Amino acid sequence: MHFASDNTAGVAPAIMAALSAANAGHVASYGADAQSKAVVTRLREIFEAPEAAVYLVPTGTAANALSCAALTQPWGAIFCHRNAHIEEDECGAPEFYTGGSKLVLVDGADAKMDPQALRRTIAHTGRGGIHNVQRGMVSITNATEAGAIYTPEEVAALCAVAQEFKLPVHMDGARFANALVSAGCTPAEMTWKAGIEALSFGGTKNGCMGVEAVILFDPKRAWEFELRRKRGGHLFSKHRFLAAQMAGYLEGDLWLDLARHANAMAAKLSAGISAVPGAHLLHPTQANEVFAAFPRSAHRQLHAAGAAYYLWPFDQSLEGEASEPLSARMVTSWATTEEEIATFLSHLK
Ligand SMILES: Cc1ncc(COP(=O)(O)O)c(C=O)c1O
Ligand SMILES: C[C@@H](O)[C@H](N)C(=O)O
Repeated sequence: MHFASDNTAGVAPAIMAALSAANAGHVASYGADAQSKAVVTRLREIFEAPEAAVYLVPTGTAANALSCAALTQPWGAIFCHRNAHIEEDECGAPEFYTGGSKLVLVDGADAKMDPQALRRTIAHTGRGGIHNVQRGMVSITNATEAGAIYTPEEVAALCAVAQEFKLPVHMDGARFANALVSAGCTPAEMTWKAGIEALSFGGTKNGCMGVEAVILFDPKRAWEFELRRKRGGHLFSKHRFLAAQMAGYLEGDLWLDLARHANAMAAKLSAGISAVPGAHLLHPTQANEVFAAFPRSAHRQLHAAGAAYYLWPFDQSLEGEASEPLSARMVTSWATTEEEIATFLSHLK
């Protein structure tokens, strides 16, 4: 019963096979090889963005932090949700790689920024002139850190607010595939057609070993991004092995199939939990993460049975009154099985 994170899943077999197939002979390094160039072409096709600049990096944190550095100045504010990964889980990487940008937090249900709250927060920022951080950029996460998604219309509404202040918008798409198949739109509709300027396109959580693509839909910042990637230590010399993963991931729309499976397993788990007396969902299950509360006694039973998942927030204790509800996050992946779901639910009573 492995629900701690999609980061704990292995590599999808077809992607491991693509890695192995790439391990032949000598090829150009640092992204100059044919497969690296082919991946750029393929991603431009998928996003209907023939002029986009595309760069592979090894982690989502690198993709996010380098994207922020490309979109804002050190004195710029990065407007994001208060539970955004760039705020809560990247150890200050965005602040570090931007040279000191300040993350300015915005509220909204289900870790989705509310457009009115965003407008108020941006308007409030920088009014003091030289004495304040300036308005820099906006970053949104899709699927969100609460397992919800933004529809293309919701993305467009936030981008329209950002555009009122002439701010670029980044999307943390560590779980982009999960959001996309849930929304049922095209990659272009979810991104540049809605106003997104830079996308962290996730592969790692959805079956790759470790690869993310930064897609700059306006290539004007391309060369600066390349310099920042190299200077940040994120330009792989044996780049073919990042490209091989991404090529295998995109081959035959495998990336969409993997996300559909993860989402379907989360929907199954979510429906099962909802049917248990004393259990309830904390956020809508719209991608591959389930947030729910249920009695401490059930958590004890699940932990005793070996279930792997996080109490959420982490610092809740299994010690205490048995009937008290504790909240938890369960994450499904391409590797989740129906048997795992059934076993988990059998212990939730
Ligand atoms: C929403 C989100 N963005 C970014 C990341 C960062 O990815 P990484 O841990 O590969 O740096 C994660 C990690 O799981 C994440 O959940
Ligand atoms: C750090 C932790 O939040 C990780 N990003 C996950 O979603 O599992």
